[in-house]
Amino acid sequence: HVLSPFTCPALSDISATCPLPQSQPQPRPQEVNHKPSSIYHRTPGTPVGYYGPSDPTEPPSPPPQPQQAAAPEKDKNPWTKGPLCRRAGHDEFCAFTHTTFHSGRGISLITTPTRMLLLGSQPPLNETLSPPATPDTPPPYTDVTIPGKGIGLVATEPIRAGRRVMAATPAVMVDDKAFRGLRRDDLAMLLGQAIISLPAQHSARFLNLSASGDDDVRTQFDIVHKIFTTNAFRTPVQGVELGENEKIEGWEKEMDYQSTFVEVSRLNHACAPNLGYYFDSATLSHRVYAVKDILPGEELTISYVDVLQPSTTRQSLLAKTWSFTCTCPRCTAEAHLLDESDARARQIQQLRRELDDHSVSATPEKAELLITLYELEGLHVRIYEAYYRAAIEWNGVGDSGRAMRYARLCLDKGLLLRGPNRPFVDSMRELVADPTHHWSWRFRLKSAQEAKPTAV
Ligand SMILES: C[S@@+](CC[C@H](N)C(=O)[O-])C[C@H]1O[C@@H](n2cnc3c(N)ncnc32)[C@H](O)[C@@H]1O
Repeated sequence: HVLSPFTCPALSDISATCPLPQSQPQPRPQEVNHKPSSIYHRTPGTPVGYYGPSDPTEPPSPPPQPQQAAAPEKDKNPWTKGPLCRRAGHDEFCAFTHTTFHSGRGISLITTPTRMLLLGSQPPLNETLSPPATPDTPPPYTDVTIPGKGIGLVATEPIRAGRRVMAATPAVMVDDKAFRGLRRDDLAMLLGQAIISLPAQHSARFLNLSASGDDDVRTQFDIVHKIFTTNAFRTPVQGVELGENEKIEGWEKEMDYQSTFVEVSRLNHACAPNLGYYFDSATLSHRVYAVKDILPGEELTISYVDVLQPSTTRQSLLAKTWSFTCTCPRCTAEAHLLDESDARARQIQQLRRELDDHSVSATPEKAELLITLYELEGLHVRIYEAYYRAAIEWNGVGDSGRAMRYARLCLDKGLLLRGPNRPFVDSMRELVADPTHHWSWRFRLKSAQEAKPTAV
């Protein structure tokens, strides 16, 4: 599978075709204008590499053509690569775009040519017209402007805990090595190319996302960079297994990417969210599920930070990275209630340490207490971790009935938050199948050396 040497002529020099505008005053995050701004709005039919009319006297663009997934010719490589690549140390990173991916939705990758060749040759990226993940039509939510939060998503119908709310593929995936290694300007340039090379509808939706903070924003590339960093998720990708004697420089079994998705990026933050998510490497889709029952009119939320940290730590991380002060109930309760919430979070951390250290004595009651604390904090998004420990502890004292009950609960919630390919999922399935052959069977009654734990 060889990448064609196709280059897009209009992108032969991005800085020549797209002269950088002078410093643009940027709205503060709360005031972000969610209409596509004219300098970023690329109307269909405009040559790739051109950001759209910046001169108001220019004649209007031709009317938009209906969007259609171009039928890929057999054996034609669907990937295009701009001529622009940038170095970070020994590595060279380029922007690649697959415009027909997911029936014309398109996807861009910023990575090394070697990784591109290998990733692009494995599913789902080698499937030119891969079927879209079964869409929920219409989706059970709508986007609305929420005072002080910009745009957010609100339920339009009851959503039961466990229901999948979204499954979407990224607009752009950036190799973590590029994200951390490239100079900011170089990354911004590659991002600009990655985004304008997407099908027009997808790139317009990306450019319509919010950009937090207004520091260091001078050019349109800075804005693309800011949008990307405000909305990116860590998305580990499993690479194809290489043969025993095969070695390819830069190829790892699991490779970290940072990715932005146009739908998921509209979800605002809460410290006890009603949605959980995980990234499914096999389909490259971000899967979002309800973790509690949600009523029509309720805002849909995810957590941007570790919900077990103290409220002050959560607040400072949210302010530093996303430029807002959280007003969720776990952050704005009266002082004595806030203290209680922080004390519960501290006790959760302490109990987890005790339960995971199999050299000290822990009891099923401590695991039950852990469940109660997660419930009191409304942390349904992480409660599978407590169910896991309760299953292990009850099995550890030889109570297979209770152990199986908690293993079932752990699978029910954990599959929504971590997906099926996790060691703890296998472990809980083994326990349910036969508790007496699970590593944890009566382990609390034996010596510490005999037990072989699985982490969750
Ligand atoms: C990933 S975006 C979420 C969607 C965004 N509200 C929009 O209008 O597109 C992250 C940005 O949304 C805003 N945001 C998210 N959660 C918030 C919250 N709980 N309170 C206030 N602003 C929030 C912040 O401006 C943050 O930088």
